[in-house]
Amino acid sequence: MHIALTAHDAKKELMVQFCIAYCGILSRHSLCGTGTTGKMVSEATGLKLQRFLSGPQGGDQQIAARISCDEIDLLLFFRDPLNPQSNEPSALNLLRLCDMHNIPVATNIATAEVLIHGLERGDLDWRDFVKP
Ligand SMILES: O=C(CO)COP(=O)(O)O
Repeated sequence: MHIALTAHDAKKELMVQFCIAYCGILSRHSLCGTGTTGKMVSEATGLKLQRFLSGPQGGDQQIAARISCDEIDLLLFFRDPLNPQSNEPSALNLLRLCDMHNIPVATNIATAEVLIHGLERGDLDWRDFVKP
């Protein structure tokens, strides 16, 4: 499965901790992420990850483009609800595209936990059958 990672500044450390905790599962999948989030995760975990541009410089759009082409199976997007950043058009567009393409998306760690366990159990295997 192809998993995209991105996080607002206040949630980046949480994303790192999540990826450390689930490094074993994540290592069996293809990972990509926005610039800063990706750098922090790869440095902390050693996970191989395709790093896009920093979110504000276009990294969000790079993930959005891959979602649009059904090249992402799961999005982990840890949002900071207290920061206006979370309502930026590029952030909302990511969520809109996930709904459009039926991509499972976690905007907080509680949902991410559920999805990562579901991924491990094979709950997302249907994605392989619906891809064009
Ligand atoms: O823009 C982001 C989330 O919307 C995150 O981008 P960075 O990981 O490059 O900080």
